[in-house]
Amino acid sequence: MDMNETPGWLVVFADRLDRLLAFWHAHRIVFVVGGVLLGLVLLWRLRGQEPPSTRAPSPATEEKTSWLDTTSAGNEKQNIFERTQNRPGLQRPSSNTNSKTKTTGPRVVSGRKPAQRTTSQQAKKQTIQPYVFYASLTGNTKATADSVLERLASLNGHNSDILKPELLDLAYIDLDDYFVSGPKAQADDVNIANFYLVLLPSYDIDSIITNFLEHLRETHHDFRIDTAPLSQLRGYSVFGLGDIEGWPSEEQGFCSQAIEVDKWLAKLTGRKRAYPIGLGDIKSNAKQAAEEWMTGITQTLQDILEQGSLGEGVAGSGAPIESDDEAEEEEVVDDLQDEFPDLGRKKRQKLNNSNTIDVEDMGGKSSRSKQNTPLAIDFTTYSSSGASVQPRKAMVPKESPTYTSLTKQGYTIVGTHSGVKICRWTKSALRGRGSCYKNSFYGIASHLCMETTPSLSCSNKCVFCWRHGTNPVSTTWRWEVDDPQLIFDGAKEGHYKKIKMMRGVPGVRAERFEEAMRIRHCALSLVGEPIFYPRINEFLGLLHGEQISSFLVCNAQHPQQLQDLDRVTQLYVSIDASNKESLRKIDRPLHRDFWERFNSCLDILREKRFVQRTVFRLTLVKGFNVEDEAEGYADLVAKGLPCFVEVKGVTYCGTTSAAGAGLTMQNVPFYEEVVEFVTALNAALERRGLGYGIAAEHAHSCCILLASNRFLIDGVWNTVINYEKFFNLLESGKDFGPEDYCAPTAEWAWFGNGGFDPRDERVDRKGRPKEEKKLIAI
Ligand SMILES: Cc1cc2nc3c(=O)[nH]c(=O)nc-3n(C[C@H](O)[C@H](O)[C@H](O)COP(=O)(O)O)c2cc1C
Ligand code: SF4
Repeated sequence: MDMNETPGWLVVFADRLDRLLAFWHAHRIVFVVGGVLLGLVLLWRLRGQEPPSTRAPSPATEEKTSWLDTTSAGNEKQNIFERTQNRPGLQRPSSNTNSKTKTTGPRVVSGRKPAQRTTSQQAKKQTIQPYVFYASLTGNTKATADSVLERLASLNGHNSDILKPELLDLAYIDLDDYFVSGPKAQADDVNIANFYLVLLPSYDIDSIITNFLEHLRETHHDFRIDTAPLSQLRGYSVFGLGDIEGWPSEEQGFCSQAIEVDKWLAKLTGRKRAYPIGLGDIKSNAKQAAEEWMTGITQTLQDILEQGSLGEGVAGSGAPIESDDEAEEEEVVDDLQDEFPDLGRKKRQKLNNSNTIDVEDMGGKSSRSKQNTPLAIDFTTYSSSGASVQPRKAMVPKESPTYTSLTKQGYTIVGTHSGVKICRWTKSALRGRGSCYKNSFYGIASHLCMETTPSLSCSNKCVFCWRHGTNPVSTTWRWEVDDPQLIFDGAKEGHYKKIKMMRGVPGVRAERFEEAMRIRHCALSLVGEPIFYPRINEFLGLLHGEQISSFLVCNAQHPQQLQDLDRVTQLYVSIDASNKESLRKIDRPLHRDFWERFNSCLDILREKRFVQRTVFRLTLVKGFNVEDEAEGYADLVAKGLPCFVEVKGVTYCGTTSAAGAGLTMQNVPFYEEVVEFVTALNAALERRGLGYGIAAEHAHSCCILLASNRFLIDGVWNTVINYEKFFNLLESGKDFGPEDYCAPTAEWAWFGNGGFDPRDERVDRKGRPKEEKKLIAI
């Protein structure tokens, strides 16, 4: 074929093909390699195995993570994981990372998220704040707690990551502040981890420790509170002191209460036992055991700081087997405890009873405890525990430190729960040196007055109380109930015995001594809470039967008992603060609903005001309940409308327990300050249109009386009581009211006249006659 005859398009096509072939030959290796790579990528895609470096987060996985966070089980697992991951160097337990758990999906994914958080948290280093809590009735545990504090303080000196330790007496703190949610002060500071050390003796009688245990138990069972509200603690440990001679084994009660506290804390902290419980026998190894325990604690604190963990294998370090076993065991005990609240004790009692030794010889065991079981009376909470059957026991057994402490202070213990004591005013009146304010306000000569209480137990722990922190405190009556006649006879006997002992004291006036041998008045206010006694009305009947007037003071915490109380000559309610927070601080009530109870009592008092004489008793404690509170008190008066308002400056008792509560002489107001307060209160009452006025004073004891205008008759205050008339009216069986048995206040007692009875002689501290003068010129 002639080339000249070839069509043009064919020539162009051949030329293009030629060039393409040349290009392929020049680049074919690149194309082959690229093709293979592309194939591989496609293959990878088809099998869903994208290379990690290029993978974007999968929405499906994200969903799984958040689902896990919102389930309760997942939450718990995640919390545990977060806690452990936050501690550098801690290995996750292999059981959580094995292939079996991986296939369940959520657990594997759950681990990633917190791990990312950990890095930022680790950047902030935590310091440890140690708290040393203790209870002590006879001082041994206090001494041990002091030495523990010393060691912790020296740790603080060497290592700034351990903060200065705090020492706290369980009898004088508000348990809610530390054992419901942890110390408030540091609640928001994530850089401070709290560490609790609790040192406790054990007592098989009621004491402050019983109350502490009850608090832990109630907190755990309170449906409003998380079951492990203290889980933010870094750790805790307990040390118990006991007496192995009297309580030879743990089953027989050796250190039983420390052991119980240890278990409750395990629950409340979510098993943060940092170091095993230490136990010491007071008669042999207490010191050495405490030192060994403290060495362990020191090591634990160092572990926490260095590794962020408690160390593997340490009891309580969270090993799942140990925790689960304990939880199960505790749940069983719990369930039984709900039915039989004192199960552990019963068990011990059985053991003791099976011994041939007389339980009384063992010390601390009352033979009365073998008696039948009465129903416990729950004055307070509405929990089932109060209504359950408990072993009958003495509130203040003869062997108890409370008994020793009270008798040392001059009380005569009557029966198992009552006390009587002659007060300093009775002695003073016998010598003609002046009576207490009740003489000036109501006509009670102190040498005719018996001060007693049928219940040494109370449901408050007031800062100014002079019971030295040893009295049983409780919200429930769980003791045997003595017969009212036994208490009445015992109280009179104790009182007369003490009066007779005054016979030889220089200056006692013969006629007053004679008069004192017939009791005319009874102040039911000594210590404790008289209406706690379940048979109080029968007791009042006995007093009135012998024409002994009754002045009853209650703490406004038992509305039902107040409601049910029969007529008394004068009914008092202690008003220790004008608002909820202040009342909580000063009275430290055991009841959680203390404010509601308090208000309810004021309502009841208002209802009773036309039947009997009602009184608000205010005890002023500077720095606690005085400053800016006059208006608040006026509101309370408007609510309760009492016949009288007694205002008294606190008396400082100078005990270590008072100091422990933060009370010093600085808290005692001067009389001028009391006058200033009363004037402000009076003005506040006037502003509210309430008819009250300042009626009388007893400057000698820093006490002033405000009275309702109901007792301002023909321009004269009638605050005194006509006792004869009172008993005549009572015996007549007719209805009568407070105005029916009142009498004029003596002029020397009017406000501005000092209130010192001219029939007495004022003396100075050394007993030398003092020149009479008006203390306050108004
Ligand atoms: C009335 C009474 C009851 C006691 N009950 C027990 C008890 O149940 N178990 C125990 O181990 N020790 C018991 N003890 C011993 C005390 O726990 C021990 O003396 C302890 O050191 C007291 O500490 P304290 O001085 O800090 O109060 C009891 C002691 C007394 C006086
Ligand atoms: S109410 Fe009375 S007895 Fe009870 S704690 Fe207060 S001051 Fe003490």
